[in-house]
Amino acid sequence: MHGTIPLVRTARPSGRPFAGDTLVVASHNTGKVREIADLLAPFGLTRVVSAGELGLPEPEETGASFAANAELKALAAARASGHPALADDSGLEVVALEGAPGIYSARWAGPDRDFGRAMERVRSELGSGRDRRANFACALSLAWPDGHVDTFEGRVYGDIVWPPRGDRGFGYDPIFQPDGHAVTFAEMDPADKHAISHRAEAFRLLVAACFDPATG
Ligand SMILES: O=c1nc[nH]c2c1ncn2[C@H]1C[C@H](O)[C@@H](COP(=O)(O)OP(=O)(O)OP(=O)(O)O)O1
Ligand SMILES: [Mg+2]
Repeated sequence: MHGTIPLVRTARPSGRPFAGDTLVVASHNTGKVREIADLLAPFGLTRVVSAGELGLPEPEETGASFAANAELKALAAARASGHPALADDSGLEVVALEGAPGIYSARWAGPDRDFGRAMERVRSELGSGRDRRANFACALSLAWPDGHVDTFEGRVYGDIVWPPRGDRGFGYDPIFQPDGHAVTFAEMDPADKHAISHRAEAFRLLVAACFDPATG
């Protein structure tokens, strides 16, 4: 099982699995890269390298949807590196804020990625409103150097809580309490987050479509 990456292409389900030994995780967010590495770990991939480690530039996220941004990040990394690349575009959608911050979730944290400030902005825009419903969304795109790309989406639903609780996870995790749980994502064991998260759901769809069952 070690030695090659068990990837196949959805457009050619009978095509041969990818025989290279490197998958690029096209993200510059260390929290995300850690979670994606956890999700990939059971598959025995030989080499998983992040876009940051390869010194790849961070493309401008000009897309109007999570899927469009995931695709442009994955394609940029696949073309620049010559390896298949997996990108994640994700964010927090707050119902009472008409889905904001959504695709602007990273940008709400400013250039210094201050999520204390981003979480404060969610709280202040919600004000005293009673509707605390929210979800995280994640689009995962797997792109190939020739431009082929497949995209999968996941969501997890819950409530915004205040004050923030917990110091695990990353981003908006301290203010998101998933349905059916009394703790925030930032208070959970990473394995428990992976059992229900938006990222894990998108990853399950990716595995079902793009991992060769003979080797994966
Ligand atoms: O599980 C999560 N738990 C908490 N917060 C999360 C999560 N998933 C996404 N988020 C928030 C924070 C992140 O910064 C933003 C995604 O923005 P997004 O552009 O996709 O990622 P990014 O700029 O941080 O890294 P990169 O584009 O290099 O992958 O949404
Ligand atoms: Mg980004």
